[in-house]
Amino acid sequence: MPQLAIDSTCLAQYDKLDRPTRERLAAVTRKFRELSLRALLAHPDLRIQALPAGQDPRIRTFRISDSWTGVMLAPESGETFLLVHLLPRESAEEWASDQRHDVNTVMGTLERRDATALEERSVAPGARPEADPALFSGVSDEALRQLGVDSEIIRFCRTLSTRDELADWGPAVPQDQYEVLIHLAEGMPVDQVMNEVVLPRRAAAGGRTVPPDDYDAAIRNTRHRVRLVKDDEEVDDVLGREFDAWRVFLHPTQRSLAYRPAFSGPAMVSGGPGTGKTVVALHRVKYLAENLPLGGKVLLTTFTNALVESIRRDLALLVGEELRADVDVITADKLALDVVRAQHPDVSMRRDADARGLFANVVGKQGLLWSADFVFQEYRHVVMAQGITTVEGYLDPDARRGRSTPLTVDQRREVWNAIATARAWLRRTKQLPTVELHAEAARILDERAERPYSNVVVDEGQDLHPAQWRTLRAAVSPGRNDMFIAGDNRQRIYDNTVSFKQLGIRIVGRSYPLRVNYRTTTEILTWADQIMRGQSVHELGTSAPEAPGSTRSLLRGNPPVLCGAADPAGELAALERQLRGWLADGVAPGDICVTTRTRKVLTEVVGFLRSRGLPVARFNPQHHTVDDSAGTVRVTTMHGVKGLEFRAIAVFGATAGALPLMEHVTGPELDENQHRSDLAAQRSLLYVACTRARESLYVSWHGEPSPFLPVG
Ligand SMILES: Nc1ncnc2c1ncn2[C@@H]1O[C@H](COP(=O)(O)OP(=O)(O)OP(=O)(O)O)[C@@H](O)[C@H]1O
Repeated sequence: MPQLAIDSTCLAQYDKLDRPTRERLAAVTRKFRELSLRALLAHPDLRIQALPAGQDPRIRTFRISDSWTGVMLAPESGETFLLVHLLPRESAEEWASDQRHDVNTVMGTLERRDATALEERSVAPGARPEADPALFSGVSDEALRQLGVDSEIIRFCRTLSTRDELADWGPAVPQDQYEVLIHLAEGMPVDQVMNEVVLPRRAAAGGRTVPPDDYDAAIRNTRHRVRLVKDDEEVDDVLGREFDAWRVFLHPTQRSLAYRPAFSGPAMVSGGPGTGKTVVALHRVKYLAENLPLGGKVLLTTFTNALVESIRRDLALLVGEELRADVDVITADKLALDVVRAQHPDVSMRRDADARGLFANVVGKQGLLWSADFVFQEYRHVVMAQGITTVEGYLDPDARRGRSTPLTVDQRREVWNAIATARAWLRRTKQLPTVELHAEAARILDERAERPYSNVVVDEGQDLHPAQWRTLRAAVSPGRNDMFIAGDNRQRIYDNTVSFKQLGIRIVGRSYPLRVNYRTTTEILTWADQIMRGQSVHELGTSAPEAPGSTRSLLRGNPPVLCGAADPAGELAALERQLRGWLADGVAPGDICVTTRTRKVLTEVVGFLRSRGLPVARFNPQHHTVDDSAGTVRVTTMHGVKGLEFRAIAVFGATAGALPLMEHVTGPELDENQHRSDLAAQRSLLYVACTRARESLYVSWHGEPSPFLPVG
């Protein structure tokens, strides 16, 4: 039976077809599924043509309409046709003639290269630069071959001297080999590239090498770029969802994690911004929901209400209504509130910061030497972080590990008394700060024989407080597939640090990095990475340094635009120019987001832009859905863009006095370690804001730029 497959390259093109052309394409693709190769080639309507002699005999072009041509790969062996590209008629044949499709025998995948461009490069005089050492001088031909790099690409590699040069050639190089090369160029050791790039692909090929003429097998193995379709509905579903490609085309590592039948305990997916951690979490939920035991339930949780909205909407694209009925998508705070309210209906939740005033009262009344801030921090970062319930627990020499201000035993008793007084008062009011609510929720859940969930999937895990983790841990029985955690400590923007080990979340041996950024262009990502340069980042939930290897994007675009103004008015005027520029370039207002460090500046920016007649809306992710201001430019705080993405991002007010914002940084006199940690969180905030951009990033300041900015 003939089989049709669609290459992901077609998605962006399909968007450009009008409805009659789409219908015509649907009729053609139907014939691909129904007719044998021989019958297809002879079909009078399709005008299937081979390329001129000497070019890839498997490639054919066919007519879709007067102005559109399809390009397909029709291997002589087997019965799988691959729809490779959709192109305007005048450019189709030339494009098709330049390309060659080959089976990567090591990885078992089908790859495409721009054979003409590569050929010209390797025969061009002076192709090998004078200025060796070449980019891959440290990697032998044999090692490259083992990683699936073929002879032609090895020759090509030997002509490269810089990473930028490699990136420029990216579109011409066979896709899987390109991923091998970018990691090698970053300095990743050969065996790590083997483990992270080659083996996941080979695993998808059933662990076998694939003969060079087995195109059928290669097409089936290349699920990260190629999708087999069986009916019109599937064709439309794949082609018509350019921006939802993540539903269909998973990176081999993403797929192997999301659809692994079993992890023997909690598993963690880490990886830089835009590497598809949320995507993996969503697919994992799909897998778990499809395999639930009778009466089972999955919890999918993330940090804020806005992110809940966003992943709920995405989950609906991936998982049908029936299955979604078994998935709760809520914040950890909502879970805790529900659990506690089931026993104490009159309890309400207040922000942790709102409890500060109460601590000030208690400290004043008890005439303590320490500031209310100090005692509040002991409460949040020691007592609640470690789940300490008795004075003995607080007096334990290990309790304050990581705090840099020493306290004698007597001093600890005094601090404990203040904390205990404040806690008793909080409990009487029934208005519990989130950490307190979680402590109660975890206690209630731990007493139950039956836990509410079969599996817990956590996104944006880096910002949860240990008390929140305790609730999540208690919501599922320890064991197979219990917890699946996605997070990135580089993006930690709140003041929480966590030890999974202490929380009974044992991920050792089950932590997996993602490396390919699908969101941001190489130019933006490379620039933004400099914000974090030299910062030691620990793996989420551990004190171990992050594993070597960095995140790379396969996308190209323009570098960020940096703008330093003399004064606030100049900065606002420059922002207006930038926004007008984007709108004039056809970027939809809803695809643009302006972020500010504080709410005050946000209000000023909204007021100014409105007064200039620009369509802007204040976007409060805590209260609004992500979609509700599609016709306006959104303006929000840097905290508000966490986990989201936009075509164009303007980071406004990256001024020395605002980043870091010292009023949100613990003074070194209170606690040196906390001071450093708070500063690191502010640096991450800038990093998070900048890495939300898909195509364009604009960063501005007035006066002195933030010391975190890589400028100058
Ligand atoms: N396999 C894929 N194919 C196509 N697009 C993908 C794929 N994986 C992720 N994406 C896209 O890349 C973007 C980033 O993905 P996602 O939000 O899951 O990354 P993340 O690692 O959770 O990001 P962050 O940590 O920065 O919030 C999204 O637009 C997503 O749709």
